[in-house]
Amino acid sequence: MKRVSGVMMELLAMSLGVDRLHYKKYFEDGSSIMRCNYYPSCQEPSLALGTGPHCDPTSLTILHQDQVGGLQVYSNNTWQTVRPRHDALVINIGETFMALSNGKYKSCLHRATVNRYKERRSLAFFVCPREDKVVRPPSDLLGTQSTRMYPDFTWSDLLQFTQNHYRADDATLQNFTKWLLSSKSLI
Ligand SMILES: O=C(O)CCC(=O)C(=O)O
Ligand SMILES: [Fe+2]
Repeated sequence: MKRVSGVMMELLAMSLGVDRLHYKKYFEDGSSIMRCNYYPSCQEPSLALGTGPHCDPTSLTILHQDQVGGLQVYSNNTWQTVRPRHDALVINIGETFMALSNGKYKSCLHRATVNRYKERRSLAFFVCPREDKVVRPPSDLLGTQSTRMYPDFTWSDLLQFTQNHYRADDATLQNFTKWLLSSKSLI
């Protein structure tokens, strides 16, 4: 997983026109998280969700879902099903990478439905920086863009916000920025 995320970081850097190894090196000492999701079958799938709509606060999510299916992304004003493929991984941009790219890459709202007859499993690898690392876009990216979209923060600040105060959605970074600035002004 670490190797896959390293390759993804190189591709993302190249697509943004920054030093190819910048993000790969940034995440080298990261504290990534692996989570196994288990969704029992549900007699009334239209009345329940396995995981409600959210954006991942982490940087990248590398997800493998079994053949039951249930992952959906919100795109073009509708929930679209991500067809399971045993030979493919789903790669999702999270809030932290959105900040690291100064908003050029967007995190994506997604959810998981439940199945009437079958239980479902998915395996998610969340790529995260070291907790005390400052989340800031690379200077060669800022050189081409005049304004910073988000203030500097640490992954542990965002983790604390999304675990204790706010369920990550498509307005997380705006609300997190307000929370961060108001909590700093109290110190
Ligand atoms: O089970 C899935 O397909 C999605 C899980 C998910 O979104 C998550 O663990 O953050
Ligand atoms: Fe997620």
